[in-house]
Amino acid sequence: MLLAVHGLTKWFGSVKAVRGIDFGVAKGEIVAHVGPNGAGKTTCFNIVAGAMRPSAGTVRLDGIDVTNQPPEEMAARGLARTFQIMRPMAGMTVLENALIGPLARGLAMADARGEAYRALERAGLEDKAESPAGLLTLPERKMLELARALSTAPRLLLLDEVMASLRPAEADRIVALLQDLRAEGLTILLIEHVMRVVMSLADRIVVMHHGEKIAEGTPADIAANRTVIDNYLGRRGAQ
Ligand SMILES: Nc1ncnc2c1ncn2[C@@H]1O[C@H](COP(=O)(O)OP(=O)(O)OP(=O)(O)O)[C@@H](O)[C@H]1O
Repeated sequence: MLLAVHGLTKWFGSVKAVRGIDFGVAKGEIVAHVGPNGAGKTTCFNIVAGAMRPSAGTVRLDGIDVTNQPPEEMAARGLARTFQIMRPMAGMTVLENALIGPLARGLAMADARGEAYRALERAGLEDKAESPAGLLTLPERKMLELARALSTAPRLLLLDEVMASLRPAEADRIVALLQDLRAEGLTILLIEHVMRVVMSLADRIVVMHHGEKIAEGTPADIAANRTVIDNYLGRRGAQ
């Protein structure tokens, strides 16, 4: 497993948001975390990305214990993430936003520009390179989040609800990009509520509920899992 998480637990005061969860993501695999609001998905992400310390449990990347490593260290080890609330630097151009990652990796400006352009091209934003990021539409901002993550040349990409509030055609575009990235060997862990997308994209699905993993399996396993359908998928599964 490229990412292996064991016994992950997180208390917020008296609230046990994550309750001893195990999950992993193999190299080149797309794993989706699904579950109702408050299930603990974002908390798991934050811990894996180093943005939050677990109360208990371990995070291993490529066999190395990286529990409690700060976000900069996780980024240096090849992890990139997008945020549910997008954070482009609105006062900077699209290209400047995509340059932050390559420059932080220590690339010289010419190489960094090349990497940034390549990431923008993949996201279909090359024509917007000189536009202020603050003027982008919502779908374009999502693509910029993805481009910024890709510009760091990650080994593991964490995506937090990238499809939310996109139209189906816009979501399909991201699905196609993620499929290409997987074919190139990128490993992806995503939180996603749009079940149509999850079912078509994920190799494996982890279903969370009240901080626990209640099911795990292929899309076909999950679609046939009575407990999951009754407790969570029901209406969404029909979408
Ligand atoms: N910083 C925090 N302080 C206190 N409680 C928190 C904090 N972050 C999350 N929680 C609580 O932890 C639980 C899990 O939240 P989390 O955001 O991980 O769920 P989620 O599955 O990502 O939900 P969503 O789909 O809405 O993003 C919730 O009860 C939430 O209120």
